[in-house]
Amino acid sequence: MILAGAAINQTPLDWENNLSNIKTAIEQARAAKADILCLPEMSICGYGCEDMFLSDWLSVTCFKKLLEIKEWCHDIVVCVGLPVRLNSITYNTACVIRNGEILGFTAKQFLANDGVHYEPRWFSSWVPDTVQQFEMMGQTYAIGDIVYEYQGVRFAFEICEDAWRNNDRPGYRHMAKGVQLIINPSASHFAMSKTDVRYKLVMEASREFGCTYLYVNQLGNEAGKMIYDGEIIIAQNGNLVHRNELLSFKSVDCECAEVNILNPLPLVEVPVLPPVDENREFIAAVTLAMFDYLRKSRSRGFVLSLSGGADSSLCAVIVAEMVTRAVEEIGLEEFVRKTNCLTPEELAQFSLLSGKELRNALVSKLLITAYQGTINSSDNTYQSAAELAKSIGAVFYNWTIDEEVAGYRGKIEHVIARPLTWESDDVTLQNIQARVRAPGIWMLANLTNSLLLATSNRSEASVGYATMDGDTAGSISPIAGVDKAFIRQWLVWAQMELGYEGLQYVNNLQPSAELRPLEQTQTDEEDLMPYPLLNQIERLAFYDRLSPQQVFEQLKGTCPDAQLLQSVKRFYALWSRNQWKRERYAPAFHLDDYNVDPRSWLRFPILSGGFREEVEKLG
Ligand SMILES: Nc1ncnc2c1ncn2[C@@H]1O[C@H](COP(=O)(O)OP(=O)(O)OC[C@H]2O[C@@H]([n+]3cccc(C(=O)O)c3)[C@H](O)[C@@H]2O)[C@@H](O)[C@H]1O
Ligand SMILES: Nc1ncnc2c1ncn2[C@@H]1O[C@H](COP(=O)(O)OP(=O)(O)OP(=O)(O)O)[C@@H](O)[C@H]1O
Ligand SMILES: NC(=O)CC[C@H](N)C(=O)O
Repeated sequence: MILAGAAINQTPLDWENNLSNIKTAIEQARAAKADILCLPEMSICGYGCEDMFLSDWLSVTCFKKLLEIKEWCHDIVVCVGLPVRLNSITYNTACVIRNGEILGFTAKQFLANDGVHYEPRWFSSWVPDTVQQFEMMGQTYAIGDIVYEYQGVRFAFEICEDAWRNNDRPGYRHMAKGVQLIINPSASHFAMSKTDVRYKLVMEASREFGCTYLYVNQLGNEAGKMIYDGEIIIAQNGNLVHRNELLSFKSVDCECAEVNILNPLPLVEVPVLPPVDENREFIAAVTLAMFDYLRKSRSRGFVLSLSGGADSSLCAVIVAEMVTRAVEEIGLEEFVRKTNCLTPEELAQFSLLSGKELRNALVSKLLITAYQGTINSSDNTYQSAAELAKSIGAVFYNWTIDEEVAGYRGKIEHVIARPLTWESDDVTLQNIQARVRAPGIWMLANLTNSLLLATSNRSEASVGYATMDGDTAGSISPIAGVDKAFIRQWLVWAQMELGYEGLQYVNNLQPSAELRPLEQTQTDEEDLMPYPLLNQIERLAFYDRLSPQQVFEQLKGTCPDAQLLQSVKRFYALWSRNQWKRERYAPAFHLDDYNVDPRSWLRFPILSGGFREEVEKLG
């Protein structure tokens, strides 16, 4: 039997895109003579429809689309995901179509409710081992925990989270019912190194249940924040039969493999995968996320206030790498078709270019940068920004903002009838510089219908080390899901491994906001605490969910006690005071195993006791 999985790049409620991808996948699978094709979870409407899942019309529309899809399914079994809403209760289902006939709907039994997932808000769990009939548009269908049969093979489903529930997972009950093939349509979000966990989950299941397992994940930046890696795994009795390249720029990645289910491979220990290189994974994921965000938001390109520091330099390199990777995989013509970034005449000219020349020419169409210096800016950061922009082909503008800062300062000094000084008005004088950088760069974004990139990282977001409506201004925050220490080591790696020579300047700089007079040599780490320590406290507090006392105990001995005490106190005070800022960050991608975005991974009250009692007890 030939099994096929198609990772497809869906968009919530984009019926035209979604059905076109489904049709392409079916055509490709049929061309490869596949017997069974699995598409990802909720692939008709998209997994990220959020509260739309609670409306009656959505599931009705999906059903109508399903009836269209059914007609494309001749000589093949196709498994496609959609919501089914019965008596105001929505189920997350996989529908099985065989030769144009709907055989039934398997409903998800375990709902994802951790981290970025909020499924119980929309769906109800299906009771294991039960099947019901329901009526839709004049026909009766079966829904529930169904075992299907095709070409003498008994198959059933685990739908994404179902497989993550250890001893409760449906696979055990399927095994008892003589199921030989388990199919798993998923929408399993990307996080660095997560593929390893998923691989084990699928491979161990095929071994434990003595079955063939077909796993198919969603692909791309579906709805803005979460990225899906499009993983497809076909396994049998612990043997890896097929696994694809992850994080593809294609709209449809259809993979097939031949398996003998009735006469399977011998049971083996699951082969160990080589360790994941997170630096490579990060750039593959973030570039795909940016590419999808660009085309799905129908924007023309990106605009970036480029300081020459680590954060904005990383954002610039991400755009350059996005171009390199996408063009390499899907080709120039498809890249241009999807981004609409060139006229036909330009495309003809660009077709004559290759390598870095082509990359830089495309970046010049997609990325506008600006250095906005003040008297507090250094030559080093200017050089870093200018050289990096030149090396990747980005448009680079340079202007100063001293005049605007002086204008605001003068007006306020006039009305309060006193001069502002660094001794008494430090933060006010810092923030006005960061804020005055926002209007000009927004103008460029508006002029060119481009997305303004906000450069915040997770470490800054944790402690609110940013000026609201200043350096937080932007439409997306590509790197707010990763911490500063990761960013700094990544930039060194990218200079060496990806050949971004333009990063040599930033890799020799200490992170600095450059908002105070130069003689005061401001550095982030002096204002806050060392970034590695900040990251450790943050992770213990909000990933491991320890109390301030436990965090303090865990970190004892890693630095002098007095420094640790001061840092823990400062962290909790700044964390609590700045929840409102985290509520206002531009949409950010989920990249790591956690993030501090209140609308995805981590909810925290805006107003709180600020851990005052807990922190006071520390000494
Ligand atoms: N719970 C709450 N809900 C809503 N608003 C709340 C609030 N608590 C305070 N606020 C308000 O917050 C405002 C202060 O916030 P905001 O004006 O953003 O400024 P603020 O957080 O006071 O200061 C910005 C900090 O970020 C640093 N920074 C700025 C810019 C760039 C960089 C860099 O690394 O490049 C670093 C800067 O050195 C300073 O330490 C106040 O007006 C206050 O009323
Ligand atoms: N001189 C500048 N010109 C243009 N943009 C600036 C300038 N200074 C600051 N910015 C903007 O404000 C953002 C916040 O500054 P911040 O110092 O946190 O980041 P960075 O300069 O990129 O990195 P680092 O913190 O490592 O120096 C920058 O990323 C950039 O977008
Ligand atoms: N869609 C889902 O059920 C996803 C949940 C699953 N735990 C994952 O992260 O992959």
